[in-house]
Amino acid sequence: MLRSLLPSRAVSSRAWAAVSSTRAASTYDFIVVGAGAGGAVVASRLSEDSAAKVLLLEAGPPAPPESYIPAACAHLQGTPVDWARSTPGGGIGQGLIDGKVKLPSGRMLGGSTAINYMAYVRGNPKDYDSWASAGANGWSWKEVLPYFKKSEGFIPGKVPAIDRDAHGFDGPWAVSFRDEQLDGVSTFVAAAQEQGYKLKDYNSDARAELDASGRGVVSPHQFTIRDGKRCSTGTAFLEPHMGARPNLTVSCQALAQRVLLEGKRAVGVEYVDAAGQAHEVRATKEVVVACGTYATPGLLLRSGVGPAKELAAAGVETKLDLPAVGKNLTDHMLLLIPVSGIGTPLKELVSECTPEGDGFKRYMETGKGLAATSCYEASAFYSSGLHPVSGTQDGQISFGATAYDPHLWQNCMGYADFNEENFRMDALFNPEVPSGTIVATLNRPLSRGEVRLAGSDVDVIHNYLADEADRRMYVAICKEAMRILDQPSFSNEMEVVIPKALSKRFGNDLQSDALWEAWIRSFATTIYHPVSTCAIGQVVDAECKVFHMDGLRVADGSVFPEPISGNTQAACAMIGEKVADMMASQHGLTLA
Ligand SMILES: Cc1cc2nc3c(=O)[nH]c(=O)nc-3n(C[C@H](O)[C@H](O)[C@H](O)COP(=O)(O)OP(=O)(O)OC[C@H]3O[C@@H](n4cnc5c(N)ncnc54)[C@H](O)[C@@H]3O)c2cc1C
Repeated sequence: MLRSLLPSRAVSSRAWAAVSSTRAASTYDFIVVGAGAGGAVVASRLSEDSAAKVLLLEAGPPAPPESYIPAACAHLQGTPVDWARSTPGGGIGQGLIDGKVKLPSGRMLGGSTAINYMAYVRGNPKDYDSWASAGANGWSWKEVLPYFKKSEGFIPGKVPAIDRDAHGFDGPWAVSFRDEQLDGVSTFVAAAQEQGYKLKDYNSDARAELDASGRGVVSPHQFTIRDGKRCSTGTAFLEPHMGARPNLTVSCQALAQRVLLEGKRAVGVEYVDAAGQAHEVRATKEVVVACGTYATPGLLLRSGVGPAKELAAAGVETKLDLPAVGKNLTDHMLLLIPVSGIGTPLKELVSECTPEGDGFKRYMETGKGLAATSCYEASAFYSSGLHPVSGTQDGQISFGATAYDPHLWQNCMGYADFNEENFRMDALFNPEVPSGTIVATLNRPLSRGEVRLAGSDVDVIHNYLADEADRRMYVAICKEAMRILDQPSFSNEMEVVIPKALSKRFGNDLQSDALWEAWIRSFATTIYHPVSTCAIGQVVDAECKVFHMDGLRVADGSVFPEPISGNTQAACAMIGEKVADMMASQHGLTLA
């Protein structure tokens, strides 16, 4: 049954055969390390020129079948296709197991785009303009928009209208709206409009608009989903070509250990295969590192590129003293605020999303229903006015169309002492009562952390809320979310479910700074958007070439000069497109 729903698996059986049967040769023109949002795009685009011999090394396997089912996204966390790192909570995480924030990221073809919540959000045009004005030449909104559009295969749907000029329709990466709105989504959008937000396409120029109170646009999410199935960058950019392009070799379960350097030139990669056997492969033209924000600095550090003192302390010979490798780490945070009386009852979630349920059978036959979404459904964009750069849209207030199930709260979010004593389990998990979540996100934090070498992987230290301004912005964003819930469209029967332990200490006033600060410090966690550990201007130049090195580039979230005001997968794929284009110009390749 699973196979009939997931034709891409059947179609791509040739591709899976190619993965397992192809042994990497010893020399390529280009070696790309990491098959996620950035790396899958780079490898796919470079191999459009049949003269370019490309090797893509990916530590994980092909994506498992569950990855194609959108609602299974949370359940992939903590499985072998998740790197499953964690970080000390810093200023947050007091209510999490061991005070630690779990940091999932995808370890498979498609990388984190095969485990993520699939919202397709590009950020604010002004984010990219400020990248460019800070020295990232060529990265202004006007200059990056063509690369967003190049990837995108927008599938026009019923809701709502989009700005057609802002979208691409011929690219391989499916972007769509849900045809069937889930309970509560249109209520959230209507309430945000009553509060002053404008229903507009958040991936267009309109995203830059703000009213005098800092309210911008609101819209149901656009998703990287096609016909009810996740479309990761692996699905979009690799599957159609694996086994079909003789010049593209994709090696799965190939864990890169270090980039091989001769003097100041990258000449290849050493990796370990699934059997633990070490191999060296050579690149005659370039090595592109695209292992994601945590692992890319890890690979550079293991290769001897990074802060000399730290490398010496870790016993790694310094090949290039580059102090900023691994620094400047930043991330968005989320706070899940459960609401009852609106959204989807747990009983429906169980019926629609578990293999025994009738609703799930319908999904398997038609690709429709609750299982065809992550339930992370709509966003409104806000400026608290407290970010030092005036007009920065530091807040994203989203609607989750269900309160999910205990698995999400306990295993994915890592809530400690998850019991009736501390939480309103009756309201959260009453199977008959509609429930949802408001997701309050701090998008433009000022706190910075770092990634350090630790054995064969890295230690991640996020320093969440280290900067006092972050706390103030975040409290203001949560209070704004409550003002949206106060609008007439939300019925009086809707109730915000405050964790019992917090309401006992801080009361139930949803405009209380003390309550929100405590809630944030206890239960805020990552929304999985780490960036900037090899930032343009600090580790790489505007062509994403590692400073003072030849033949070595980075193409993933680690090169963001600054965070953006929105989810990150679209921008990471855009970086892949732009890097591939710059490489093609340099090496005289003809891309399709
Ligand atoms: C749970 C979750 C939910 C998210 N939800 C959303 C969302 O709804 N919308 C959105 O826009 N963004 C979302 N994101 C973020 C988005 O998916 C990431 O920003 C984006 O995928 C990052 O792209 P990347 O290329 O930097 O890294 P990745 O996509 O993580 O790819 C890195 C790849 O490198 C591989 N790799 C790492 N080390 C090695 C090595 N040594 N050797 C070989 N291969 C290696 C990894 O296995 C991985 O495949 C989410 C992320 C997560 C984890």
